[in-house]
Amino acid sequence: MPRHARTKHRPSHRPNHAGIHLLRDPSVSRRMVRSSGSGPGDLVVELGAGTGALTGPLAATGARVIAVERHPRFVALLERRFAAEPGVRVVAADARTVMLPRRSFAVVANIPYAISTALLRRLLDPEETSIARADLLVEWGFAKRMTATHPRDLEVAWWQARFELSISGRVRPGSFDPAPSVDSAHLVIRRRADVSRRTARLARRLLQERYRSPGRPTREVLGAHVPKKRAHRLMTSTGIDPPAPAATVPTATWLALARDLAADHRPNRDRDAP
Ligand SMILES: C[S@@+](CC[C@H](N)C(=O)[O-])C[C@H]1O[C@@H](n2cnc3c(N)ncnc32)[C@H](O)[C@@H]1O
Repeated sequence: MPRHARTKHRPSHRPNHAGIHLLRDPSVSRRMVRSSGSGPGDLVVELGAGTGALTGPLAATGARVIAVERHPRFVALLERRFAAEPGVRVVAADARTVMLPRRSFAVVANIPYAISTALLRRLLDPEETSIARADLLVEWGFAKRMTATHPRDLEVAWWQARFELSISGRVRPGSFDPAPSVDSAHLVIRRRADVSRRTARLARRLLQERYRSPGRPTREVLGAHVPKKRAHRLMTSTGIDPPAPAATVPTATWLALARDLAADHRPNRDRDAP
């Protein structure tokens, strides 16, 4: 049984479904919504809306809210609760496959922990994703993995290259009903406005190489992309020891290198605007 499914108790009026931990502490909802900066004119997608603990405060900001929920009983409840709210649209769908907006949008959600990776992959992986920011409640351990200086996987490093991921606070099990067996985290995700498409592509190439050959000296990884002298200057300016294995260089430094390289190849600054 996955850890998130081990609950201390499961009230009988809730659907008997693992991963349902309804937010019962309004101060956590308020903090999430405030942090998201949502307001009139914004579009917010909530993934796994449950009974509307976040949907209500989100709608109160004047933002348009798309509340996605898979469980039919919760869908019916949400439709009743927000029938008189023109800014709320309840969508009965699986969060992993629901169509996402093309225009810029935010996500604010207490997501089902079992599908955290699938949802982040969906939101952050595509180069063309329109997501601008997200405020998510996730398992504490998951948040630590997402914000690690040296992520275990290439895909997390790729997300970090284009988005800032940080933990805004720890949320205790008692804030949920039923209480999960582990602490949760408020994970804050913000798109890096200063990472152009070219920089992102260069960062991906460097990161791919770093994860393919973690023990390879950094000078060789960089040397595959730029002449030796230039590689040496780049390493000096970012404080990298040239023979240091690629795996010892943090994602933020690979991003700094990609930025420098992108600037190198920029005949006209406007062409590389983010
Ligand atoms: C952790 S609960 C959070 C509920 C609510 N947002 C809250 O904070 O009280 C996760 C919610 O996601 C729903 N859910 C689970 N898997 C889903 C999926 N694949 N797609 C959409 N909703 C899902 C569950 O029914 C549940 O309502």
